[in-house]
Amino acid sequence: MRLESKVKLNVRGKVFGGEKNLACIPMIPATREALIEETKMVVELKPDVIEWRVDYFEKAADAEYVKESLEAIAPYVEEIPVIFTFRHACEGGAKEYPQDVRLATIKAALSTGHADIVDIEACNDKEFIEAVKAAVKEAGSRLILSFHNFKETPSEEFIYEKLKEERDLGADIPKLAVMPQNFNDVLTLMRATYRARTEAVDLPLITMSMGEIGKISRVIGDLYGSDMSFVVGKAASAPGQIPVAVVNELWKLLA
Ligand SMILES: O=C1C[C@@](O)(C(=O)O)C[C@@H](O)[C@@H]1O
Repeated sequence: MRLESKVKLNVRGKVFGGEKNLACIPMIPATREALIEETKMVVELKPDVIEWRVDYFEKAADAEYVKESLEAIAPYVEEIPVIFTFRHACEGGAKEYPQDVRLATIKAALSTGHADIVDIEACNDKEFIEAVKAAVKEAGSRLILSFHNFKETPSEEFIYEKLKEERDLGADIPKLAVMPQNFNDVLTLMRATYRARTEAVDLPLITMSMGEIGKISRVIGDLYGSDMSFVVGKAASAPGQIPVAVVNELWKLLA
């Protein structure tokens, strides 16, 4: 039996922190045409959630164009919740953009009503976080605050404290992705997640250990308190993601 969160979050009928682990397919298209094609393909794979990583989009800095592009895929996405992520370059984003450009694009996406969840990094300046929070609130959407380390796995204490910090900064869903150098690092991530879930953070959580070594966390992480796994539809957005069909089979085996 998986560890449910005290607070559950229902987004378009998908429950974060509930009795089922969720599968999210990220999309990293460069153009609007590719975005529409990828959306149609990904929807066929029946993910619980879709993430659009707009930092891979050639026109990510053109807020109006991004807004129209999100509107263009809405009819295909139907009721699947969309996470809108404009990842900062210092935490794995595809390209560097000024903060005011990122903010304008995020606000434009929220104004469509189709960015159900926005994911930003907890390391952003307070002003940026507050501006995104206000726009998220106004749109009736939800906020993920995230942390990434593509080099190593910090200590259990650091991970535990980071998840609490994200909650304190106002996240609806605290999130953290780190790179293991050995299998003990994967245990560290899962132990910290378990502690956060059982001792401190009542919200839905998303954590993962990346890369080849960390793959197992994307399969069994939910037993320790992570509420969603990123799985591959068309193309992986981070190392170690497993194809959606494989993960679904493994989850069936473990159920
Ligand atoms: O932050 C995350 C998690 C992730 O980096 C992963 O490791 O699956 C994939 C990203 O697309 C997403 O925004």
